[in-house]
Amino acid sequence: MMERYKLVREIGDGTCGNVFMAYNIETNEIVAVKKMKRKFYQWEECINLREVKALQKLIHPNIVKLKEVTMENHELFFIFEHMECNLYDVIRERQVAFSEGDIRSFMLQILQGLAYMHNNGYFHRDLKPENLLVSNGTVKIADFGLARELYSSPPYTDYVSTRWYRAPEVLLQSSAYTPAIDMWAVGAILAELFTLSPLFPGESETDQLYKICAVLGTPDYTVWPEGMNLPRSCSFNFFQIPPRNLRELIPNASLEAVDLIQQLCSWDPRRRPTAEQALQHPFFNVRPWVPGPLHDASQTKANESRAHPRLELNLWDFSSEPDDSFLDLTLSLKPSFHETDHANHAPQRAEEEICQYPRLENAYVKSGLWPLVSSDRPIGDVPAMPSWPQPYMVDSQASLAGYSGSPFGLSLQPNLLDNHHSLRPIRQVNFF
Ligand SMILES: Nc1ncnc2c1ncn2[C@@H]1O[C@H](COP(=O)(O)OP(=O)(O)OP(=O)(O)O)[C@@H](O)[C@H]1O
Repeated sequence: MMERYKLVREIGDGTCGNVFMAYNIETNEIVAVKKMKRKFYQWEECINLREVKALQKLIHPNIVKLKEVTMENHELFFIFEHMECNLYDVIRERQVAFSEGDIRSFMLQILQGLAYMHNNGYFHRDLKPENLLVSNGTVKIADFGLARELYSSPPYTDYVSTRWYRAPEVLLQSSAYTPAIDMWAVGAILAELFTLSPLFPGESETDQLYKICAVLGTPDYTVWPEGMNLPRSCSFNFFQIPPRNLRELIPNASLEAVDLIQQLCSWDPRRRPTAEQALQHPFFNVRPWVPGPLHDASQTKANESRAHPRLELNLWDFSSEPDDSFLDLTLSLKPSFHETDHANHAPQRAEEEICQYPRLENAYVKSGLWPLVSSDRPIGDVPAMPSWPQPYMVDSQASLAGYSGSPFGLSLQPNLLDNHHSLRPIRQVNFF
């Protein structure tokens, strides 16, 4: 069976196996062959092998496909689809932070793969950036379901996951592991995607718990009642440390991202969202930021959009001199009318239009246009701004009743101007 594969070169040397890039000499297909380091002799191990073969039936776009499993001369080989690199290398080689859109895409894929496997009764136990393989922006989870069956050696001392991504219940020797240990690892990986360095880089098991306390604060009975009775909790000297503000630790993450990390990295495994629940988190509620054409005359589009309010981000050039530039961004929320049917549908007075912002119950907002002003800029320093043509007139009092912050997580200020030029944004992005 293995004579069908020609090994090209070694691409990975893990604790349990050596991984080779190889090709199938019959089909020329490039594959990854993992040869387990330990030898397999006993009958129970053959039962395990049957269970491992069952993994071949699990197929998902975000799980590295296990094509074949075979044993020859007491040596065990796994044939996987081949992937370009792993997320650890991608993070290490990265010079600048990933955009939140990139991170969202990685997370979405990881969680979809996890949800599929958890729903099929498997959990990983050793999720870490090295086990997340990447090819052309697609992320796939490697080694799913193998840890439990094969990575522990007789007398089957429990296999433990890589320290930095290890959940507190594993560190404190709980006997009942659940898929929530994978969710902890996902939280740590999500934070690392923002900062490009590990969230809990413990240097020993004790230091690992210390590093977690230093970020989340020391747990107590209110936070994690069961945890306080775990075998090692009694002997472990929980340092009394207050929690850090995750927003300060991960300054480039949105509020939604920080909230998701906080939920995933809950001390109590029962408080962590499942993979399916995490996929419903507001962090994923963003439509892709696809720049739309400025003048789309398609009637169908106009009809579709008419029923909904629109959120637009516009880049303006407010300079008065031709070879000068003075750029600013505005965000506008407004009832939707296509430019071509202003004459028929535009209301006489924009202030009469009311849009509902879906995440704020009973909160209504008038159509509005706001300059996006960075928080360090004085309020009175908003530049003179031309407003929209008449149908999109700015309501300078636009605000959300009873809501002091911005509904979009941005610093919004009412438009100060009424200097109407027939200026158009130089760039426009439609959100919905
Ligand atoms: N299908 C694959 N395609 C390309 N590269 C792979 C593939 N599978 C594994 N590798 C590479 O080999 C490395 C080691 O593989 P893997 O993590 O499966 O070994 P391991 O023995 O489980 O190691 P450890 O237990 O230390 O994680 C991976 O980090 C990855 O770089």
